[in-house]
Amino acid sequence: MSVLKVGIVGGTGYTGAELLRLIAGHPNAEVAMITSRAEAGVGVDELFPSLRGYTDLKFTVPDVSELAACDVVFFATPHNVAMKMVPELLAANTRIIDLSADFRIRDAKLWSEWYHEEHLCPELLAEAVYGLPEKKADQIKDARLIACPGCYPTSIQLGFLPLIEEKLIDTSRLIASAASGVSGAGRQAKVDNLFTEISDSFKAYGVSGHRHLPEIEQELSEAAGSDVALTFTPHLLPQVRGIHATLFSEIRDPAVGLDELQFLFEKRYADSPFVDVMPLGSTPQTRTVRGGNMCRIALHRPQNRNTVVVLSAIDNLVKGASGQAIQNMNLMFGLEESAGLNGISLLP
Ligand SMILES: NC(=O)C1=CN([C@@H]2O[C@H](COP(=O)(O)OP(=O)(O)OC[C@H]3O[C@@H](n4cnc5c(N)ncnc54)[C@H](OP(=O)(O)O)[C@@H]3O)[C@@H](O)[C@H]2O)C=CC1
Ligand SMILES: CC(=O)N[C@@H](CCC(=O)OP(=O)(O)O)C(=O)O
Repeated sequence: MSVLKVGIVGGTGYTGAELLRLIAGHPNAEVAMITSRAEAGVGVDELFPSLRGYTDLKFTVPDVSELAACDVVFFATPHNVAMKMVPELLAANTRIIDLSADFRIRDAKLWSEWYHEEHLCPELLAEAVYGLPEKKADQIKDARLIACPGCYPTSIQLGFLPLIEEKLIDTSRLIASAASGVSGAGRQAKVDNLFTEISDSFKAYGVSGHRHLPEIEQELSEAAGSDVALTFTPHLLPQVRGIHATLFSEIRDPAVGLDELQFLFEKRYADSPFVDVMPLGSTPQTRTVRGGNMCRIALHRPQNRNTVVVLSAIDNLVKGASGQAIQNMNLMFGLEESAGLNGISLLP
């Protein structure tokens, strides 16, 4: 098989850099073009010395006609960027994997409510496939345009999906309390993300409404076949990488035991290379997924009462962003789903 030519728009951010790191070890893909307006002309390995010896590319200013020569273009840009270039790239038969939120919400009005702009190509929202491979592998294979799920949404959906699909829980009162490392906020300078502001501290944010809520509810409602209601509270962890989600739901039939739930999760994810259902009693840690594409999940039912607690941990930059984007690329181009993604998470 020939090697896929990959373009990356937004190559100097954390997810763009993570795409570079992962594609450098991919057997069937190479980065042919990488953009940055601020660093145009600078060598990639000058900005990221970790990549010395792996690339001789220089950053360029994004140019749609040049990007169209690629087999696939990843957008690792803030929202409202991809939608300006995607229609022209699709017209040139280039496939798109967008890591931003531009195509994740199928309702253009709802998208505008949360992202505070008019959508520029609402006609593509129905075509875009929400790229959670554990839910939509078949659609991903045929997709031209992938909306890669956000980092919180990935950890939360993978934890709730088996319970919802089997209609085992009350979906009118789901609760997700989740925490993210600071790289989730991107690489641009913000006072709130200074070392002195975030270290040795822990706080909630976006409590009254976070923009990830609508995509999570959209996808879980689709799985349930009816509207689900989620209370989602994100927190900021004083570390670089990692998302830890604690998910609460009420079981409909108290006679369904924890062993049965464990069996259900193991069966549901038996063919998913990047979901690890840990043994009962486990507590996944963000450090055990750091740098890898794995989502580790563990089930609990405290005091054997009716609340099921699911713990879910991912690396926000890998399974929560760039690793998941590559998993999508693999499926779209008929490659091994795990190609380039078999690296073990860092120890410790
Ligand atoms: N960080 C994370 O954990 C996750 C992030 N995401 C999403 O992925 C996307 C990228 O995130 P992240 O890597 O953190 O972002 P960063 O802020 O770290 O990087 C953004 C990149 O986009 C480029 N860029 C910014 N504005 C434009 C523009 N108008 N046109 C072209 N390029 C532009 C920047 O380069 P330059 O300005 O030089 O062109 C930079 O390379 C975002 O949509 C984010 O929400 C999704 C999941 C997890
Ligand atoms: C810690 C932090 O600030 N995280 C970001 C979410 C991460 C992200 O990039 O959002 P997408 O997945 O939608 O792209 C936030 O809460 O807005």
